[in-house]
Amino acid sequence: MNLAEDAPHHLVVRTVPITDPGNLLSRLPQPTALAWVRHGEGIVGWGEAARITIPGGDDRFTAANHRLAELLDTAHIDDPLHIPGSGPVAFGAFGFDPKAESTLIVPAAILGRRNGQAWYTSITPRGATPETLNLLHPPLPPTITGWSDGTLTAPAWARAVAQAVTHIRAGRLGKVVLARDLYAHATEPIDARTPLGRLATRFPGCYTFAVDGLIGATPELLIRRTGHTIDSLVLAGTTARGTDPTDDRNRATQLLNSAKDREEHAYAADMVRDALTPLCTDLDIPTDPRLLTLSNVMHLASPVHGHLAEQRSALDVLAALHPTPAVCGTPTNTALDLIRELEVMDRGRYAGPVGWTDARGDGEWGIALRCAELTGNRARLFAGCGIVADSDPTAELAEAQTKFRPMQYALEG
Ligand SMILES: C=C(O[C@H]1C=CC=C(C(=O)O)[C@@H]1O)C(=O)O
Repeated sequence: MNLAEDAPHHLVVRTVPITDPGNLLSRLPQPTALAWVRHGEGIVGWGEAARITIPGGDDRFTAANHRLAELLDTAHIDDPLHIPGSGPVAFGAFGFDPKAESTLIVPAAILGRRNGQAWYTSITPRGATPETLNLLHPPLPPTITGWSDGTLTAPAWARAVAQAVTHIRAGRLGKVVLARDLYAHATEPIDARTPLGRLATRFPGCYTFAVDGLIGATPELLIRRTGHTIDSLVLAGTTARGTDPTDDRNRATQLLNSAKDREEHAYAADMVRDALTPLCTDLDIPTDPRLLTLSNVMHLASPVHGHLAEQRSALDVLAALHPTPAVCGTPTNTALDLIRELEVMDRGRYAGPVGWTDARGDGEWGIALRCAELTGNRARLFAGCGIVADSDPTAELAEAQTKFRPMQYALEG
């Protein structure tokens, strides 16, 4: 990789506190957006001061960390705030498959808000003019003209689920997560900003993200690193919301007591505990999962909180975590092989880590779920389901349909 081509050395970074800018997403001046927003707080970015492409490989998170440090070590940084997300930030999205290429983007401009404090950061090669904070091109909502199957039709995908169950019952593995894709077709190139705004409004508790055409609203936090403190939210086990309050309560009780969903969840929670314990002085993860309620689904959830034993960046911690059994399976390599065999598609960045990191190594990374890859007039949506011995292909197909809905809504309104 020739870093010098895309990443000019000697960046000049200037953060200034500003008065409240209002809705962060609505301040994005260009259709190509960078975003990480939850409950109105977070960061949005635009333009590109530097782009780092990381080739596939088992060391990709360490390589990304190293490349970014190399770039930011030579930057001139004026950051009076010193809070997570102030100063220079790289947004990133890693391919799900360890062999896939990944990207970090340092925007030319960042707008942020944390605990009510807002700021604006400009990042430019030395001598260049910083980006200004103006709304240049207001967004146009996408006009979706139709939908088409992705790699597998619904019946073919249900057959793949049945095959996965056979492998699991034969004792080859404990769990595998199978996903499918779906295409939306629009009349014009899709501007990310309208779908992002809709996602943030309907799913305020999720992380609404955008990195280089990958957009979505994920409920799953892989890692938040703030100094020595780390947090994660493990999700696995799902039911659709009920049609009325009684149905909703019954579904919630059923999910919390479902042996099949608890097994699906336990694979993910155990792996996260095993991966983080050696890195931490203390790690708190409840023995029983809780309920996370979103506007379309409920999930079994385990919040994780701990403190790192040594100085490690958010990217270093990612290296220990990805891929968790929330998106891959157990054992990891057997599940990866089965995913490649049964899905017959390239997941791209779906189910990979997506988020941001700053020059101090703080950052927030989610798993790219409930998302779509925008390419010109087309959006490719993804949805996946954890499969265990007791999974029923028809029920999994319905669950995948429910998981497509947030992005379908984001595109169609
Ligand atoms: C793989 C996805 O969801 C994961 C996260 C939460 C619940 C899941 C489940 O119940 O299957 C999945 O593990 C997806 O939304 O595409």
